[in-house]
Parts: sequence; structure tokens; C-alpha cells
Amino acid sequence: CDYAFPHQSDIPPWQSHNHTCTGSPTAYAVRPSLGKGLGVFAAHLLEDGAIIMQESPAMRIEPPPFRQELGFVISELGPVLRSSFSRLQDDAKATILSLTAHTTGTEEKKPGYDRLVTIFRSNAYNTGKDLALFPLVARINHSCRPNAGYSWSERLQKQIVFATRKIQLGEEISVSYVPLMYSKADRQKRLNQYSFKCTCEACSGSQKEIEISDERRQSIRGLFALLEKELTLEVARGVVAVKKALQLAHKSRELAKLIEEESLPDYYARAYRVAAISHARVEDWERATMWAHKSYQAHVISDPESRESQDTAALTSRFKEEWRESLRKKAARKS
Ligand SMILES: C[S@@+](CC[C@H](N)C(=O)[O-])C[C@H]1O[C@@H](n2cnc3c(N)ncnc32)[C@H](O)[C@@H]1O
Repeated sequence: CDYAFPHQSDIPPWQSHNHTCTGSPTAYAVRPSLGKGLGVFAAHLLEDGAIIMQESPAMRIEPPPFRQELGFVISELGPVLRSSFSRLQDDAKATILSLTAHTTGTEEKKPGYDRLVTIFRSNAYNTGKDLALFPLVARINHSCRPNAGYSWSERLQKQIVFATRKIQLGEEISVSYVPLMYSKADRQKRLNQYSFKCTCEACSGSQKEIEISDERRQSIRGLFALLEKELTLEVARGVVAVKKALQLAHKSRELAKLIEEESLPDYYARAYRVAAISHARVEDWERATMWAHKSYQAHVISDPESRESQDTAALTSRFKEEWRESLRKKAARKS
């Protein structure tokens, strides 16, 4: 049972230190997407985990405080944007101004709104502490069942977009703009910021399909809340605690299954980590190792040196060691 979990060789070549290529220029093509303006399409078959884009920000700002309920206050955001924009080279300014400014038709009449604010609001990504514009990534449309994920790489100082399942030649590449653990109606409320009615696969199914999807997403939210509340690396001891931990381990598998069934790649790494720790609590080291490694694989795509990659690599090694030790003890008892 000496399974190999070769962390280093799991690192995609484009993420290795001596790899200088910035991603295949032919992985995607930007062209019109019916009813959505421009979109990004696969220029050849993309395997799960394949890099699609790596892009440096054309503009990056440290935003004013995010106000609960209000979001960013335009009177605070506008001056920061204008000041940062004024310092850019002319070609960067032109690229930014060429991005689509999606408006609701009423807000541009509000004080402080201008084209730059609107462009930022409809195209910017959060990199953790900053807001940034990536002109190519900005052409990727939204789906509530996306086929790609994105992540800010602190090491590369780039936004990475990668396939989260196999993407066929000519298929549109999509990411999610909003948290996906909500019902169609709630997602649409959040998408109002981008002023479009989502017609993705998850939103345009039959009434029955939408109900099933809404229920699944609600269960996913509930399971995360339940399991993350109990997440500890301490092994459960005593009949009652073990019984409860076994139930939670079972629920963690249910969570991973629901997320895979609903195709929500943004949550894979998180759900697999929850499953790993839930199985470690009941000393099911084989499953704990397998889930930890799956979580690591989901994290390492975007940045092998991120805190999350390091954390899940460490968990995998630790659980693998426990697994080996438990097998040794079992063999000793038999002999
Ligand atoms: C970040 S931009 C994406 C690229 C944009 N389509 C373009 O032409 O530049 C976001 C805007 O694209 C459009 N969009 C994105 N996803 C969409 C979807 N699923 N359905 C309809 N429109 C969408 C909306 O107008 C939205 O405000």
C-alpha cells in the first residue's frame, strides 16, 4: 500500500520556477458570444487543469474600505481610480478604455460615476487586497456552472485562469463572478452589478432542474456551515464523539459528491480539505490522505507556493505517515 503522492511532479510545468512561458497564445480566441458581447473560446481541446491564461494587471488599485451593504462607495472609489489611471502609459489607458462598460442605465446619472468607474465595476477582479483589471481575463463571461477557475498568483504577480474540466475545441470558457452556493434568484440579485440576466446552463434548465440545482446548492451551504464549525485535527475519542465524527465524515463525502454533481469547481479544494480532516478525526487515514491530496491538486494549479498549497501538501504528508503507521501496527498485530 505504499502509494506515491509525488507533490513536486504534481506541479504543472508552467508553474515551475524555471518555466518562462506565459501560457500558450493559442489556447483561446476572443470573439463575439451570442447575447453576451465578446467572449473567450477554447482554440483547442483543453484538459482539466490546463492553463488558459496568465495575465499581469493593466491597472491595480488598493480600494477604499468595502462597506457592508453598500460595497465600494463611488465617491471614495472614483478619485482613487482616476489618480491611478492618470499615471498609466497611453497604450494602457487605451486598452482599459476599450473594455466594455456595462451599465444599468440609471447609475451613470449618479454623481461620481464615469466611464472608468463603470469599466472597473464590470471588469475588475479582487486579488486579495487589491482590485485589478486584466484586459484579456475581463473578456471571459460568467456561468453559474463554470468550466474554468481563476486565481491570483502572488509569486507570478499574475491572474491565472485554468480549466476545471475538459473543455472542447470551440467551447466558450466561463468563470464565476459571484459565489455559487445560492439559488438562481439570489445569484441573479448579485449579478445585477453586471446588468445581465444569466442564461447559463444552470439558469436555463427546466423548472424542475432549477429546483434540484437550488436544493443542491442550499445543501452545500448547509454542509459547509455544519462541517467547518467542527473542523479540528484532534482525533475523536469516546463512543459518543466517535459516532458523531463518523456521521460528519459521511456528510463530508456527501458534500464533495454534491459539489461535483453540481459542477462547482470554485469549491472543490475547500470541500476536499473538509473531507480530509473529517476522515482524519476518525483515523480513516487512507481516505484522509486521498482527500488531502485532491485538495492539494486543486490548489497547486494556481500557485504551488500559496499558503493553501503548502497547507494541503503538509496535510497529505502527515495523513500519509499516519496511514503508513496504522498499516505497520496492523501487520504487527497479525504476526
Ligand atoms: C467582465 S465582462 C465579460 C466580457 C464582455 N462580454 C465583453 O464583451 O467585454 C462582463 C459583462 O459581460 C456580459 N456577460 C458576462 N457573462 C454573461 C452571461 N452569462 N450572460 C449574458 N451576459 C454576460 C455582461 O454584459 C457583463 O456585464
